[in-house]
Amino acid sequence: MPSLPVRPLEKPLKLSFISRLLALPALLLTLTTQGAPVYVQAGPGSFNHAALDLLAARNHMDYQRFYSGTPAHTYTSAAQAQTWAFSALANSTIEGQLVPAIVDAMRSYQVTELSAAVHMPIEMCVFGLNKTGKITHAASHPAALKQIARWLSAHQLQAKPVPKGTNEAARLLAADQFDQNTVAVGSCALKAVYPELTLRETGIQDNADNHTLFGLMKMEKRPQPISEDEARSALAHVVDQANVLINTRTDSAKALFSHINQRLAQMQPVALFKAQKHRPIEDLSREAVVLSKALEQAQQQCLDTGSVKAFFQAQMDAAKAIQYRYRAQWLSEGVPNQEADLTQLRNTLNQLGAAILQTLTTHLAQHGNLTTELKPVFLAALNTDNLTVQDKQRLYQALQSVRRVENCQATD
Ligand SMILES: O=C(O)C(=O)C[C@]1(C(=O)O)C=C[C@@H](O)C=C1
Repeated sequence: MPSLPVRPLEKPLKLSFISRLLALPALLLTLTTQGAPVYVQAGPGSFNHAALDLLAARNHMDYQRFYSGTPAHTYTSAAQAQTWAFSALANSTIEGQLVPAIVDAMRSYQVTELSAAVHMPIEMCVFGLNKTGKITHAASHPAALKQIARWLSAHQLQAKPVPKGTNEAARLLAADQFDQNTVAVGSCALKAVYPELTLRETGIQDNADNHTLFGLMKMEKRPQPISEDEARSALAHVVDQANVLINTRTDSAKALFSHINQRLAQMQPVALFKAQKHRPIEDLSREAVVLSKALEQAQQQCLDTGSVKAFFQAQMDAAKAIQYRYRAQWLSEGVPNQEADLTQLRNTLNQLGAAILQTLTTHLAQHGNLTTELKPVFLAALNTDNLTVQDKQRLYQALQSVRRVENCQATD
């Protein structure tokens, strides 16, 4: 993001407070917002809705949501009720990234606390009244229509701007206010709001790198509105703070993913040892040892043992899949003539298993559950040979299901 001049704020955004918040474990932050009322920009089925779903999934709870339309209305309501506001802050496809309507709202409102941030890919979905009928018109918010210009022209479609929002476009379609040949385009979250509509296409946005940054914030009315330039600086500063939150969370997840990858990287020499000794790949008695070590540690660290067991089994299944692929490869290429020592390798696997659970425990305590937000990071971090995308998907599914046990005292 181009660096915007960040001027000192007239009331310095209680930034010392924000910095203190950033230093605290995120769980503490989320505990303060548990089940809390949140004024949410836009409406049900919007990108804000989908982004707040991600935040709720991190904390395994939901907020009391009040969808509030425009940013100005959202901030006014949240400031009056002295509770949380959730809105977009920046979008990667906008020049300068700052969302204009937010800049405008920040002229009259300032952020006094930033509790959490979500960085979400903007995926546009197409909804119709039927599955295969001819499409002639696409209805959506003007800003969304701008982001699907290529798709519109490739299909020679007429745009139907609905300034009230993507949700309104879908509502009108579902209420038979458009004809059969019109589709509504918006967040894929609309699916949950209008189940009667048919999902016709996904991911039609022009720009593959279309991300929006959202923030969960406390707001205060400014004594005097500030200029647009000042509001830009104020928002840029909040965006910086939000990015710190996102990066801290991503780095914590990367440490965990790196240990998982290192464990899988041991499977080439493990397979080699077994190929040289003509031993079978699957060793169920060793698997029982791996599981019992993991479960003992999970219990000590207040992790839910059922979900840890499923994840460790998924890791061992992926481990076996990697080894079988090497064995198949070596049938034609011959078994490499390198040394491998299974006892030593298993010691390394024990250490990595413990490190995986330790970093997972820390991540869950400080940053909440893993959700689909971090899946692309996971897929990129796992680069072990002979591991397929399907293996990775299954592993992530199991990993993101691991939960902490509430009201549990760690014993290690
Ligand atoms: O220790 C081994 O023999 C391995 O192949 C590793 C591993 C594991 O992932 O821990 C994988 C498959 C076996 O069935 C047992 C354990």
